[in-house]
Amino acid sequence: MTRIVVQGGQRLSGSVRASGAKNAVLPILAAALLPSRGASVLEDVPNLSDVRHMISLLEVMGVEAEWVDSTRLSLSAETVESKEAPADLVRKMRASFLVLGPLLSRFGYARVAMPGGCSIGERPIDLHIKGFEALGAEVEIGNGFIEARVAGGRLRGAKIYLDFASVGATQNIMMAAVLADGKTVIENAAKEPEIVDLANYLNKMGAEVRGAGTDEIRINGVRELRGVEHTVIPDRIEAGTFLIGAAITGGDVYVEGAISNHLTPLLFKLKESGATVVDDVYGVRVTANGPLRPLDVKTLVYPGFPTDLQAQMMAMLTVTPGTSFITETVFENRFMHVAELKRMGADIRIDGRTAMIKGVPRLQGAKVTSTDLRAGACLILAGLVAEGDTEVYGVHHIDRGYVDICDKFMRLGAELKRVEAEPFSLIEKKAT
Ligand SMILES: CC(=O)N[C@H]1[C@@H](OP(=O)(O)OP(=O)(O)OC[C@H]2O[C@@H](n3ccc(=O)[nH]c3=O)[C@H](O)[C@@H]2O)O[C@H](CO)[C@@H](O)[C@@H]1O
Ligand SMILES: C=C(OP(=O)(O)O)C(=O)O
Repeated sequence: MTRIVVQGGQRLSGSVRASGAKNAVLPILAAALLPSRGASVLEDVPNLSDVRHMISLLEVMGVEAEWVDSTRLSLSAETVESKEAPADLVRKMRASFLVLGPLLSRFGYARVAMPGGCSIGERPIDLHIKGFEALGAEVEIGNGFIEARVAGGRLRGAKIYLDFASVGATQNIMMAAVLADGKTVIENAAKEPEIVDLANYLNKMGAEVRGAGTDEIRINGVRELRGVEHTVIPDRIEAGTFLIGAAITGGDVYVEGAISNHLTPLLFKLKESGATVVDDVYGVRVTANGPLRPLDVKTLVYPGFPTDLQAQMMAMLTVTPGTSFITETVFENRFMHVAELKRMGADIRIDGRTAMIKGVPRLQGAKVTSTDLRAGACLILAGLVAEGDTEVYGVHHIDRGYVDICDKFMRLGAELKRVEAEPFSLIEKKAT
């Protein structure tokens, strides 16, 4: 099986560049389904498995997608005819459900496979549906699909209140509303930087979206959109992973491209733990030496501490002297990495949504499995400070969200390598 082998006892030092953000580019790719004149060119597109899956889904639906170079992608939606997103592609990744808003806006009808839950939680879609219904769609769920149709073909602007500031629901509703008839207001909207990036992209295309980044987003429906150039924001979660890497290894890491404003809660927590944080307009640097101090961390919607950095932060706290606490409030099942960290000697006890972490002097290398993307990053970080080698399995999860993760860590002085699974034919041959 493919694995990443991490040699323990490493100190990270040097500079690494943040790639474009997975969680920003996926909704922007979905927005490429909106009808527009001319092609869009996206810059800083991370070549991740999730991005490749999303591109395949768009292509099946008729989008012409072409890599201009390793990080620039051209997309033309003039030829989109399909109103249906097939199950095999939608089930590969949660974000593919974001095609529903643009399709509904474009055709007044869409049929998209239900995305289902995943290892971090149930991940319901009721808020997306409520939003579409408020915009005038009739929604039916059956046979594993969600089918939405609009009488008269064009959505109507409406006032929508989200019971929870859901990132996905805010994005899906925004994309549905940009071509609706009249004004839409989304109250209690999500405020994540990825929402602002989507709004910026839509506005360049000719949409009128105001207030993104606040909890009230106002959208004035327009009649047409055009293809544009857009650079995706840097990945705050990838950047945060390397910065935590600096702190956990007593290292010195500069993440080029990291935007400190997007990382405020993490940077405050790193400072609170005793690390030094310096930022400039080009990036963020974290240095640490000596033992860190324990922390109390609670994941929240932006600008709270991101759930997508919870596992990585836990890796750090397993070797931080004293007792730390992490409370996960966003996803009900996002502690799957705890069992794996325990295999490495971590002392963690879970009580409901809170983990109590007693720092141990050192972890021991072990064979561990990532159960989701950020759990994988957490286990690599833990491996860096363990005694001996750590083998991290479940690498396909990590490939969803980290570009060249081994190369980037190696550039910072880590010793780790990716070992590819032997092809099945070779295993069979050896056995005979
Ligand atoms: C708030 C938050 O941190 N959201 C993260 C979440 O976005 P994602 O869009 O996947 O998740 P949401 O923000 O929608 O979900 C947040 C919470 O709302 C609930 N919910 C959501 C939709 C719905 O219709 N009904 C409902 O009850 C979810 O169960 C969850 O408890 O994962 C993305 C990928 O990791 C991250 O980029 C986002 O930052
Ligand atoms: C959970 C994540 O992504 P997704 O919503 O695509 O599962 C993540 O980015 O950490």
